[in-house]
Amino acid sequence: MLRKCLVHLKGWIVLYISLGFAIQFLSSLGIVVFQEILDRAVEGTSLGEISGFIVSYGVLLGLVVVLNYVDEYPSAHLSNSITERLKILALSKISKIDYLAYQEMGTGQMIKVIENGAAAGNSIIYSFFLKTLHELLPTIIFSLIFISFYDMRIMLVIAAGYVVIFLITNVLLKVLYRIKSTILQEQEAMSRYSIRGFMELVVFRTNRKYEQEIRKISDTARNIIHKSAQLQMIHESFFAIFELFITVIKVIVLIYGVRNVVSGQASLGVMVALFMFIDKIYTPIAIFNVLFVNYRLNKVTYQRFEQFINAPEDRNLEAGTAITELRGAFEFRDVSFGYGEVPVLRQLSFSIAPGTSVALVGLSGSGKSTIIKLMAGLLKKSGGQLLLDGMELDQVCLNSYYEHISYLSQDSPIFDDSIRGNMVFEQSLPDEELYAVLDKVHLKEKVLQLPEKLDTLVGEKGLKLSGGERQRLAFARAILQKRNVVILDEPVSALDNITEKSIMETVFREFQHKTVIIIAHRLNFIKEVDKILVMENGCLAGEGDFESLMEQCAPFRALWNNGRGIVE
Ligand SMILES: Nc1ncnc2c1ncn2[C@@H]1O[C@H](COP(=O)(O)OP(=O)(O)OP(=O)(O)O)[C@@H](O)[C@H]1O
Repeated sequence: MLRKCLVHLKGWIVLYISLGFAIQFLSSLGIVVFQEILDRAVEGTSLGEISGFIVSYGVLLGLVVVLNYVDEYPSAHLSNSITERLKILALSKISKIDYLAYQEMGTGQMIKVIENGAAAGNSIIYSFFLKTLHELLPTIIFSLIFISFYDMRIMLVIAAGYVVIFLITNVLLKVLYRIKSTILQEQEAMSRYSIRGFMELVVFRTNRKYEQEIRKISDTARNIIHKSAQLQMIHESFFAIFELFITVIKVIVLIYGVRNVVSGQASLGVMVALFMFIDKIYTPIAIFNVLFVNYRLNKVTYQRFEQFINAPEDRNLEAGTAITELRGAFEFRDVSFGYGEVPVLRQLSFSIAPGTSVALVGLSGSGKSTIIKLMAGLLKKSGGQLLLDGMELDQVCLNSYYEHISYLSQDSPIFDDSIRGNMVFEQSLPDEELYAVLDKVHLKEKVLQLPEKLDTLVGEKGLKLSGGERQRLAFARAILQKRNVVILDEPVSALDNITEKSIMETVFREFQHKTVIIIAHRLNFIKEVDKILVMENGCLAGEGDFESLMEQCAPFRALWNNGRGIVE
């Protein structure tokens, strides 16, 4: 995944790293020119004779400043692009993910994984790899090369210093890593509690759960603060040890340098240049150590994002036979389905003729929504045959199928957009046409009263509308879509009896000669449908019209009579 991201940004990456090398080369060259100026001045050379060096020094420093400024653009571009690119990849994954895998993850958890993962991916590529290649590596390379020109032995002492630093930091890294892992875990727990609290206002408020949740979050926050302070102290101890170490190296070089300057083996300029290079060469190591700890921790976070990105995809969303026309005939032949190991539908067989209306009834948990999700291609059967116009649904390209169906799901058919957006998505239709349909679902007056009318935003999951208004708005969309197959999962559960009657009359009128499949708990309109399928514990307990079922199907009779308050 990160590789994909890198390939996408390769031009910017090459530019960024090249600029890093150029900046470090020029700034190292600046030190050498400075050394030349100093040595010539000590030797008594006139200002006129060294003016060429002084100009070169000024130009070099100026170039470094300009390049550092230019460098900001690819730097900002890359740091922002990586996070955004990973988020786009995540959304594109959701568009194809297997529905069951999506359900198992849960939205709250998924948002956290994507947010943290995209940030971690950005840190891995930008803050670790790119920063190392752009800044740290060229600084070390050029400093070592230039030092070796002055004195090979000093370069060797510095290289030995690297080994000592590596050993010390490795010990510290282990401690840091342990503490940071616990902080990460605590942060994840805190984020889980907060998301839960943000999302479940009604449940938590009415169950008086917030007090307990806030207490739990406060305890976790206290732990995070304590551990973070500990971490900071260890970080700082690393820098203190590091500074001490550099001081020792500097003293060694000073003694060595003074001896050489006194004996005439080295110049003052060379000594100053060496000191400048020592500072330059060790700073990247200190930075690298910090970056490396973060890299290791980010890798753990990123692995979770990768698991999400590698989740199974819907196998026939894009593949399979494309449908150009849909009659709307369904046939279940011994279809079985289970969630994991738990069987839900057992060898189910029934058929739905094109252009007819069918109601799925049965007790809660009997498998009605599961059947509908199988028909919508969201779930995949584990056995038997599910035929659509005589074709196995598993072989059909679902994206082409979706162009011919309207599906109103039970959970929330309304999304965070305007009334208009919810009716037509991106399509542009005249307002009169939209109001005519809103009139059919008894929403016209309501919409006209809203401040922004059709452009009023309905909030996340349509929360600014009542449950019944949401259902009616969803109906308006289905009416406008004019599809041959209409699948409705509990479309009137939130409506009062009077509105329900009127809306169902509209449904039967608007969707006449279309295949209409409705799940219903309330059976008020049940006599209007062509066929009723009665579900009981994942099996078909009966099928037929109202009269025949009342005669022959005891479970249906029980549903009907209980609905009217009559116990059999
Ligand atoms: N994602 C899931 N994972 C595991 N089990 C599930 C899942 N979704 C549904 N089930 C189980 O499958 C069974 C059938 O559920 P389904 O939603 O199809 O019933 P239903 O008849 O539509 O119920 P209701 O009328 O209450 O909506 C139930 O026992 C339910 O607990």
